[in-house]
Amino acid sequence: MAETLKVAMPKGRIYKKASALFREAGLPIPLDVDETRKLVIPLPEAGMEFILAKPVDVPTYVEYGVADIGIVGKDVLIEEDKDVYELLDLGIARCRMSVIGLPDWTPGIRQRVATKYPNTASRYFREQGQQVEVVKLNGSIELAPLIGLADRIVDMVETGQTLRENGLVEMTSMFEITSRLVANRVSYRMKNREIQELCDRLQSVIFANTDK
Ligand SMILES: Nc1ncnc2c1ncn2[C@@H]1O[C@H](COP(=O)(O)OP(=O)(O)OP(=O)(O)O)[C@@H](O)[C@H]1O
Ligand SMILES: O=P(O)(O)OC[C@H]1O[C@H](OP(=O)(O)OP(=O)(O)O)[C@H](O)[C@@H]1O
Repeated sequence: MAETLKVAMPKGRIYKKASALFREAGLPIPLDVDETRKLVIPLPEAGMEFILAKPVDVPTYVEYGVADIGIVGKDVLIEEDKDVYELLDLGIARCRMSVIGLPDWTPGIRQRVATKYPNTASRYFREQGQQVEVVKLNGSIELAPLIGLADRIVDMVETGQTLRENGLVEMTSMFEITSRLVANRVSYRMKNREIQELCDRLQSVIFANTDK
């Protein structure tokens, strides 16, 4: 008998895109979970159980094995550096991580960078040979250069609307970001048949979508 797959699903913008992909792959799962306050959702018809998590926590649940697999942005994987097995690039929730600043930015003696991704930003500037102080913020990062907390920020850019509306410019695009399917290393061995079947189904939808 097939084993139930415990899936850590990020609430928010990734969920909507991931659920559409799962449904295209023939899995009967809810398209939206914004209405529910329930955090664990049994989905016996899909052979799954969804654990609805904050996006940044998904790799933690998977690393500890309380979820067998999870869906998470590459930005979070780079930042968190958890021991999980990256199985598939789902090609959804596409955006980029960039260095952003005011149009008249020039390098000063003391440079401060605000970001939700302090590890990624510190590593990036170290590799570039730039000495910067990194300040961690948890949202509305674009505020920082506008009100003088930081000279530049490292943040996600998708449509560029947030930058335009706040008079900021994208100085460097650091990485392309998409969501990934990740697995716990033990689960990948113990539930290999179920995980592989899911990967195969998703892979065919991803291929079909790239051809379009
Ligand atoms: N425009 C975008 N801005 C930020 N993240 C994006 C964007 N487009 C796609 N993503 C992806 O979506 C993920 C963020 O999802 P979301 O915005 O729902 O959560 P969050 O803001 O990190 O969390 P929360 O709102 O629960 O604090 C990122 O990790 C990234 O991979
Ligand atoms: O290029 P755009 O399409 O404008 O998207 C980018 C914006 O979206 C994200 O913010 P989010 O909506 O997650 O809010 P937050 O600032 O609270 O994290 C990100 O941090 C940018 O601010």
